[in-house]
Amino acid sequence: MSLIPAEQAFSQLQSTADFLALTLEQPDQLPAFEFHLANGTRIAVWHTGVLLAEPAVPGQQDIVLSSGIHGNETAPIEICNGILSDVLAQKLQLTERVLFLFGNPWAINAGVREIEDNLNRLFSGHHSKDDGLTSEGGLSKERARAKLLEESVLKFYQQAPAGERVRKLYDLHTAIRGSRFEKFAVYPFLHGKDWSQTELQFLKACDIDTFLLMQSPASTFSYFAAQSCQAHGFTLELGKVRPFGQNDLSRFSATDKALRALVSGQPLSLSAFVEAEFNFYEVRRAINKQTDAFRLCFEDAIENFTTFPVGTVLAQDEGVQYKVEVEGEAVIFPNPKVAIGQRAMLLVKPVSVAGKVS
Ligand SMILES: O=C(O)CCC(=O)N[C@@H](CCC(=O)O)C(=O)O
Ligand SMILES: [Zn+2]
Repeated sequence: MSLIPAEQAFSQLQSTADFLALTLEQPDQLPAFEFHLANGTRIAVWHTGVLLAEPAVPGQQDIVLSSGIHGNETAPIEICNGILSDVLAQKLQLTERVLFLFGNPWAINAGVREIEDNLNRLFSGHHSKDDGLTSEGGLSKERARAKLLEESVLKFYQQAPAGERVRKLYDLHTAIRGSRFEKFAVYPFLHGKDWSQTELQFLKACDIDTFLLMQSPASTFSYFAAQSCQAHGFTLELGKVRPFGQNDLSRFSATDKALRALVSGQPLSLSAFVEAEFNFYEVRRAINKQTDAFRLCFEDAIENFTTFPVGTVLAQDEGVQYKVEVEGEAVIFPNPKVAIGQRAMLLVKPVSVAGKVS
């Protein structure tokens, strides 16, 4: 696809205020360009799906809002594009610097989770590990995209004004299957540091009160943000995968409202932190698919966070059965279609965070 001139991209964005449409029309590449809105906000398009919005006098937070890392997870894409469109149309006045990312334009266009590789397994340098290079020695589409997204996020944080800053990255997803808790967040492994009370309170204002507390490093975008950028990074799971136009966005209105308040300096009514108002789960086991024989032993209708009696066979692979080991162990993200070697299911159990939140 040929590169459109910057002037054409600029005038289209100005007239439509729709960066998602521009990104999806030009999924391979967009010329970089920038301009100022009449309210002083600087808009800088860095790449297709990568746009910086910066108020004339930025507050102390640098916030990344990312969606579409998996192309068929559309509700988050609609939410983020709605926020960005209102920024571009000057209906929402930013007080904070925000980097908007539409993760995988090709997969969004195709309505699929991924094209060649799972983009959310390629961060923290995994994009450039040699086993995924093409026969010409280059990077696949998603590997190149993961590298570009990492570079963009690092540049965004590095270009922040001097002084004390708070870095955040919310990577919005939807789950493949239904969940007992419609909205939940994955809190990446913090290497023993306390979980952030302010973040838990903010996410509660987003109507998210269920957290998976990860216990080991990962190749996800949110772990990259937390570990390599010292940001408050989260994967937010908002409902179940549905095609564009079939999402009931009213179910995510609290999330939309809280994100808008965050980027525009509106007061957020954060309630006091009370552990009993949350569900915290710790990952006990990550089951990786070893062979093509990997099978789940329960139905597709089984929701995330479902528990089974101890001893129940949950999945089998060549020569191995995975059974429930302890009472209360619940399944999350079971997916037999992942590539060999990748995570096919998490087994989690409820935990208390007493003494580990500050
Ligand atoms: O429903 C599913 O099976 C997957 C939904 C999804 O894409 N989840 C993210 C979680 C990322 C994390 O662990 O932080 C993923 O699998 O990439
Ligand atoms: Zn996803």
